[in-house]
Amino acid sequence: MVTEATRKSLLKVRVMDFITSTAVLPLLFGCVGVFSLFKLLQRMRTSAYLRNAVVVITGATSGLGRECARVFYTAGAKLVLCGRNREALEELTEELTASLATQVQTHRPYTVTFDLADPGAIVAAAAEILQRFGHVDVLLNNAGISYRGAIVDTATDVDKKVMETNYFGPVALTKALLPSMIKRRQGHVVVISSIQGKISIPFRSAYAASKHATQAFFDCLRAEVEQYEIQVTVLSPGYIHTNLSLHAVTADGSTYGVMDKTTAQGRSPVEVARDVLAAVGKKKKEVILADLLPSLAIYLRTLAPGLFFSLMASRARKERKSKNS
Ligand SMILES: NC(=O)C1=CN([C@@H]2O[C@H](COP(=O)(O)OP(=O)(O)OC[C@H]3O[C@@H](n4cnc5c(N)ncnc54)[C@H](OP(=O)(O)O)[C@@H]3O)[C@@H](O)[C@H]2O)C=CC1
Ligand SMILES: CCCCCCCCCCCCCCCC(=O)OCC(=O)COP(=O)(O)O
Repeated sequence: MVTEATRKSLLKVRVMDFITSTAVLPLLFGCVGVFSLFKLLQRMRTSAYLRNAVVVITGATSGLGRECARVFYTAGAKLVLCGRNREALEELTEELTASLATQVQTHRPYTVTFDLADPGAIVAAAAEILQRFGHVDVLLNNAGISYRGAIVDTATDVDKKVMETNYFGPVALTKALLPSMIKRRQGHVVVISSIQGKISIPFRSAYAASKHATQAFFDCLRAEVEQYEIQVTVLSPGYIHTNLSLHAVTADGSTYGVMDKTTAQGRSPVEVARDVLAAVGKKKKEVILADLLPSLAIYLRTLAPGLFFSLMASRARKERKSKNS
């Protein structure tokens, strides 16, 4: 009598026989080889693209911007670190230059301090960068603030503040650097949007609106500058473990100051920064950096909007109830 165990081991032997006696094994090795070679070539292309490239990063003092500074620095880019806090930028510069064991030649970052809500300061910062480096290869619009509040309670000045930082600021900085990119017929504009640039969730109106506007603007830009060989990459991450919720603004303009559970449980900014680097190196047009559920939610919003709106209304009810209890 043939037992279950014997049947299983017979099957294993037959499978192994098939693999070794046919072309399956060479084919398998071939595929692995081609895939590894492809990955290696991709890494080499990214590395060549970013080595000695002038890369401007906004919001470099914290969270994702800080980690992007690290990975682009290690890739050999000439960094321009931007933020409002001069000390934090200088501290990061010292930290980066003190780090050892890089495979490529690195460059001491240059720092520029300005507020993205100040249009005059943006123009001056762009002029300073161009005077110093002559050109910009990659502009990484990363800086941003979030918001928590009900629309009915929110001062319009708060909506404006979020739009100025997340939308008008990056737009103004991009416009200030664009003519020089067009003249060179070279450049890459990258923007960190959000899943909330694709779907709107309750109590995030100003933030989601600013990210939807960002998505729309940079999609238009991509089409308009293709003729000059300028690249545009829009990245839409899900939750990342940064200080975003701590720094968020509330309905009355005060700082929220809470590390939300969703933020704390978000992806590591180190990993997300690596994904940003890879997307830039591959000159991707758009990347969603999120788990399955938020990614599915984007499809649901398009394919079954009625269902999506019901889910969001129920989410609003639940959130209001938990706040009131
Ligand atoms: N964390 C998350 O869950 C997600 C974040 N994102 C996006 O990632 C980007 C980075 O945010 P994250 O790292 O998470 O958050 P952080 O709060 O940690 O960092 C935000 C950065 O933006 C800068 N910034 C804020 N306001 C201004 C301003 N008015 N002028 C200049 N710089 C400013 C801050 O610099 P300063 O020192 O001047 O305050 C800081 O460096 C944002 O665009 C955010 O929307 C997208 C999806 C998810
Ligand atoms: C076919 C089945 C589809 C099921 C879909 C169910 C709908 C689930 C809703 C999921 C909502 C996800 C929201 C994700 C929000 C997000 O990732 O935001 C990133 C941020 O920018 C975070 O900023 P915040 O200030 O809000 O912390």
